[in-house]
Amino acid sequence: MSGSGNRPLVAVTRSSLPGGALDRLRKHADVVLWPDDDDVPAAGVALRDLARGADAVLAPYAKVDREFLEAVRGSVRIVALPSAGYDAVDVGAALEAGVMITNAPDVLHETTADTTFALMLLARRLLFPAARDLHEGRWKRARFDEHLGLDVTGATLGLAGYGQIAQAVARRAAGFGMTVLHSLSRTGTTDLSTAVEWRELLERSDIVSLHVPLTPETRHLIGAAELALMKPTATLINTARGPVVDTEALLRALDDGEIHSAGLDVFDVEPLRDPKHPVLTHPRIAALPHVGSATEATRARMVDHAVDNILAVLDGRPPLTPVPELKERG
Ligand SMILES: O=CC(=O)O
Repeated sequence: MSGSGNRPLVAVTRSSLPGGALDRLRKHADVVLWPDDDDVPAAGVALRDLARGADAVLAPYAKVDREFLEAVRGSVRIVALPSAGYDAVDVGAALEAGVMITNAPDVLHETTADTTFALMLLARRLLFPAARDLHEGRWKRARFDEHLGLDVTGATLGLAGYGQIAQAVARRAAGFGMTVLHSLSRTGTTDLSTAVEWRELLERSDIVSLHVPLTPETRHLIGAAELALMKPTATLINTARGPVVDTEALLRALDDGEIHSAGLDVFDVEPLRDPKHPVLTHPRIAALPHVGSATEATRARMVDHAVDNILAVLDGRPPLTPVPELKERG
């Protein structure tokens, strides 16, 4: 134990966290936060230094690679992610280094489904460029054909993946009178959604919404070939992970009229800081800064989840939600 006295030490790779979980953690452990309010490096020496000597790390969206895990080997027993996705973690290296990895399933799907719908409306109805015109003094009254988007109500929605988030999206789609298809899932047809082949989903959907984890198999799941299969009136929504879409191919497809619009909450590199980046200036892309789960209650629940996992492991109990690959060890 490397905190003061006999107290364990927990490193947090952010300068602040929502909710009361930090206070709860401080009752049991010394806590060191990332000291800089401006930015956290994606990975590297600074993060390794922060975590060195710690017993546990609470790591929202931090890159937990082999180098990091080797550097903290022997001291850190658990890296707890407050997110559902754990694509930023080298799980194989964690297994070798004897470091438990936990994520936070079950707490953010409803909020992320809300964000998915927000993006559908912002992108397909062209509400995002309309708001941009308003804020930048370009609202005109002369034209009656300005800011005309496509309807979301009554559209055919194709869900790639059919986990908790996609199912929460399907529940909302019923209220919008949508026909819902899904693919790339072992789940068969349900009351809310019909299972179809991937190609059929791409060809039939007015809106394609991505709800798959980022894995080697899903990297660039949407590339030039898939975009070419989609309708020229289709909207692509990505609240999953940036690299699931080939961004260059998406930009080309939008410019060539192969699809209508796109709504993106996630990007190849985050944070995306260049306001001139084509995905931020494109008139048919609605973009948000990875806020899928960003409500006060949901983010607090996510952190609570991570703290519960840390306290369990520090207490010698099994973690509540080890990532599936480490369930045996948990
Ligand atoms: O991006 C959100 C998550 O993985 O929880």
